[in-house]
Amino acid sequence: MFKINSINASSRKTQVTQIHIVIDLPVFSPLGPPSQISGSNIRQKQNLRRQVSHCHISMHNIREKRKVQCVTGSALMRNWNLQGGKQVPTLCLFSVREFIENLPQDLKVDFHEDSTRMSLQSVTLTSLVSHSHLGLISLNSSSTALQQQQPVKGFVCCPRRISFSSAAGGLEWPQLKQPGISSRASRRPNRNVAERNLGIRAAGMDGSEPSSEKYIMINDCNGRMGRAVAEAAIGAGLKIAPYTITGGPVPEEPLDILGSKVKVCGKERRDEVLDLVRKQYSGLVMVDYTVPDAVNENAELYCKYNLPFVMGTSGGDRERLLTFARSSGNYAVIAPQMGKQVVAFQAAMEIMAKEFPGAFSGYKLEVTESHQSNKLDTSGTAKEIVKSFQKLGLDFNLDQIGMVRDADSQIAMGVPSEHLGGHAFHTYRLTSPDNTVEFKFEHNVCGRSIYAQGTVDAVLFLMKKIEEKSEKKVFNMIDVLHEGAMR
Ligand SMILES: NC(=O)C1=CN([C@@H]2O[C@H](COP(=O)(O)OP(=O)(O)OC[C@H]3O[C@@H](n4cnc5c(N)ncnc54)[C@H](O)[C@@H]3O)[C@@H](O)[C@H]2O)C=CC1
Ligand SMILES: O=C(O)C1=N[C@H](C(=O)O)C[C@H](O)C1
Repeated sequence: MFKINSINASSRKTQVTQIHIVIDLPVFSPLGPPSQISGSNIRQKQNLRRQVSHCHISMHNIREKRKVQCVTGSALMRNWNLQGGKQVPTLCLFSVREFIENLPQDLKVDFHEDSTRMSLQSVTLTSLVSHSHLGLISLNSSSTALQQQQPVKGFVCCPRRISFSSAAGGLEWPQLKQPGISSRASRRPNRNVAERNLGIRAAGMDGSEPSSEKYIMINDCNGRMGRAVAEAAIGAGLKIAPYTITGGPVPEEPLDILGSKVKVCGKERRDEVLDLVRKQYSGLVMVDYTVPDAVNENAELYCKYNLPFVMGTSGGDRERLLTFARSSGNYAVIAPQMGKQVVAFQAAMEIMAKEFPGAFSGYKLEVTESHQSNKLDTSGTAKEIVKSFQKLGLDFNLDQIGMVRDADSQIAMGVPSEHLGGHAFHTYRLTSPDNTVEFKFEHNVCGRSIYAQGTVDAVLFLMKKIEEKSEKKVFNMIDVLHEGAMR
């Protein structure tokens, strides 16, 4: 059962006389639940096209009529139970427990032995709805379970929300806001864990205040970079929005990315999807790894919905991309290269060009880049770095960049065979007019993790900018490095 046993308080204390636990009930989702739906009956499926958008637990200092803490998190439907021959969604209250576990460390909430996943998981929406108006909330179909709990006092409910309060008179709550510490930081002493577990906020759906969840939506999670970023983001404690827009085939089943379900939607539904995620996930950052042809329209779409974005996709009309993004008044990181060490090299070349313009006048430049055979465009990174060489005095056009895409040549130039499907080898060779001096710069990357990690840093960078309400601007990866993201 769900009983708050004790709350340990620390030094600066505020009396809390009641604790409210608020459970938001299903919100219709036009896109259907991201979790798996079993059963072939269409009507059944329609009935299941509901999801619990989020739960949140808020603690109120009733005496002073103010909220002192609010923890929000995902309560996406994880189970579907069969009841009386009908499938009913089960509200997985385990997430509520997760939220409680992520309360500030100096606030300890103990559970009774029987307040385990088992009993919490079996609170069904139907039982909540059917009993709530009678003044009962049933746990485990044992009807009055909560009523029997002390110190539950009573609750109010409305169709989308049930809240019940616990008479926790005499309990103490630490004053969270301390001078010099931001309220968010002080609420979350274990930042990584908190960031990992803070969940969905259906801002605007229930009229409650926006919260600080850290969600990203990745297009296309079914692409190679998209998936790599999703995995790196989950590893870094971010949450993945349960939708992705694709330009490719749309599988019926959602993707499973390290346990996170992501529903794949065709690009013809992108307005519908973005409008939904914009409303559901405040503070969400978009990540784009698609194709050069989609770069401009995607960026313009993110701006239309006022969604901050990281554009990792190379190609497209870069001039139009930057101009549009800058004029849109949106936050963005746009960079054809997210690998931070490569970006540091790129930055060094920019500094050299700025400090010593024309230093290589008369020299000859050869640029060769090798990528997996299905890369659609010339290396965006090479194009970016060539700009610095041009400033250093080298006479070179972008169409002179040599592209290597065939396996034999790649093996010959040293690409390991296991990385033919995912590598980025770049060589810049500068030779003096009389061939007596040679400079050679190389950056050879196998796999995609360096970009995925850098993308996560770019996302965290944007989230910080948003949190600080700093000027809405378009940044690049060098800005991200300057901010100290070289971890
Ligand atoms: N900035 C960086 O550090 C890096 C950039 N890239 C760039 O990222 C892009 C993607 O690379 P990969 O993941 O290897 O390619 P990929 O081919 O594996 O994935 C591209 C995905 O985009 C989807 N797509 C196509 N049109 C779309 C649209 N209009 N909306 C949504 N999705 C759409 C495709 O269906 C596909 O699943 C390329 O431009 C590549 O050069 C790749 C690695 C690092
Ligand atoms: O497509 C790739 O793989 C890569 N694309 C980016 C680019 O075009 O510069 C970055 C890196 O080269 C990998």
